[in-house]
Amino acid sequence: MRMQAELISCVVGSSSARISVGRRMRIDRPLLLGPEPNVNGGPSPIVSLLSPSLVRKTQASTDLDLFVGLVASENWALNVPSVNVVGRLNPVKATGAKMEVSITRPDDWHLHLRDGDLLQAVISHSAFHFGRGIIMPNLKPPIKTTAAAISYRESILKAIPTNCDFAPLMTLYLTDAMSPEEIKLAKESGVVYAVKLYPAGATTNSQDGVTDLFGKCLPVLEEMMKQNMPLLVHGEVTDPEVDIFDREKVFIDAILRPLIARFPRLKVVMEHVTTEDAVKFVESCKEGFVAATVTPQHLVLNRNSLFQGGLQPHNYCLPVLKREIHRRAIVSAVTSGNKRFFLGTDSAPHDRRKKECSCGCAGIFNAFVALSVYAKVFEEAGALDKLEAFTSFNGPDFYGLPRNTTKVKLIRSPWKVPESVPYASGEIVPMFAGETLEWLPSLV
Ligand SMILES: NC(=O)N[C@@H](CC(=O)O)C(=O)O
Repeated sequence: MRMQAELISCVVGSSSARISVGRRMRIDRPLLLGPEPNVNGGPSPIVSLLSPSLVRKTQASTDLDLFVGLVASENWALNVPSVNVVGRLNPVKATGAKMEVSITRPDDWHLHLRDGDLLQAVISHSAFHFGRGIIMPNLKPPIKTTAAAISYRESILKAIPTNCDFAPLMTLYLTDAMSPEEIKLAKESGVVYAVKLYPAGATTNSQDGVTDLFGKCLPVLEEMMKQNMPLLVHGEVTDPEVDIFDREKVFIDAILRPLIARFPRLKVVMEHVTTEDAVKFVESCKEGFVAATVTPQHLVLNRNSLFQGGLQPHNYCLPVLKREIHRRAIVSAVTSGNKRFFLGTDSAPHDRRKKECSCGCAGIFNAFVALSVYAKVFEEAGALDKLEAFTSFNGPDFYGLPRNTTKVKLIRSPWKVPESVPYASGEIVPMFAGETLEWLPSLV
C-alpha cells in the first residue's frame, strides 16, 4: 500500500524526520496505518497517536490532514528513517524570523473527554498539550460516585497514548441525592479533585443535575468546605423565562452570591465565564476561594459568530457566546495577570451529525487549537509575558497542586487546522476547522 501525503513540513535528521514547513514527503510504506515498533523498540509515537479507527482507515485525505496536524503541532520525531519526501498537503508557508515562547506545560482545568470511541478519538489532543485535565463528569450515565470516577479514570488512562504522561483529575456530578459520605469517599480516593454543579437542564447531559441547591445540597456543600473540595459551577439559571443571554448574570445574583455568603471558605470555580458581569463578580471575590476558567472561544468569538453567513452550529456552546463588550472584558481580565483566571478549554466534542441537525448539541471541540488561540489573544493584548501564569500557574495554585515541571514551546508559525477528525463512528469538526492559525505548539 502506497500513500502519498503532502505534509506541511519535514526536517529530516540522521535517524528521524521532523515536521517543519516546506519539504515534500511521500510516505511509501504503511507506517501510518498500523502499529509498528520504532527504532527504539517501542510503539511508533505516530501510530500511538492515531485512534484505532484511523489506523483502520486508508487513503482518506482527512486522515492525512489529521496526521499532519498532529505531527506538526507536536513536532514529533517520526523515528522511521525510510520516509521519503514528495508532495505537499497543507501548504502553509512560514516567512520571516520565528518568534518562540517557552512556557511551563499547561493544564486544562475544564475538559470533556467523553467515553468509548469519542474518548479514543480525542484523548491524544489533550494529552499532548496538557499535563493534567479536570475531567467533566457529564457522561451518560453521569459520574455520580467515587467508584464510577475510579472506573472512568481507568478507561481514560488506558486510552492515553503510550508516551504521554497526562493525568486525569476526576470530578463528581452533584445531584440532589448526593450524601456527605460520598464527599468523604471522594477525598479519600485521592483521584477526585472537585464536584461539578450542573443546574438540571442547563446543558449537555445535565438532566440529572441539581434542582434545588439550597434546599437539597447544604449538607454536601458543608462537607465539601470541610474537606477543601472545590465546587465547579456551570453558572446559568434554567428558568425558561430568563433570556438565554442573561442566564449567567441572573445565576450570579440568584445562586453564587448567596452561596459564597453562606460558605465563605468553600472553593468555587465559575466555569467558562462569558460575561463582564462574571468577570467583575470573580474579581470582587476573595482570591484563593473564588476563581474562573476561560475558554478559547469566549476569548475570540462573540455572538455574531453564531450567525456569520448562516447558522454556525460548530460555534454553538453553552454558556452561549455573548456580545463583543463581554468578550473584551474577559480578554482584559485574563491578560491583566489576575490570578483568579485560568485556562479551561471546555473542549466538548460531539459527532458532526449531532451538531449539524435540527436540534444540535452545545459544545465546541477545541483541544486541537486551544493553545494557539490563547497565545494569539495574549500576543494581541501585548501580554505574552502573562500567558504562562494563565496557562500553567494560576490553576494549580488555586487547586493547591504542584506546578508542572516540563515545558512546551509555542512557535509563531502558521499551521492549518484539519477540516475534521474522523473516528470509528463518524467525525468531529474542530474549532476553526480548515483555518490557518498562527501559533504552533510543540514539545520542547
Ligand atoms: N460547553 C458545552 O457547550 N457543552 C458541554 C457541557 C457544558 O460544559 O456546558 C458538553 O458536555 O458538551
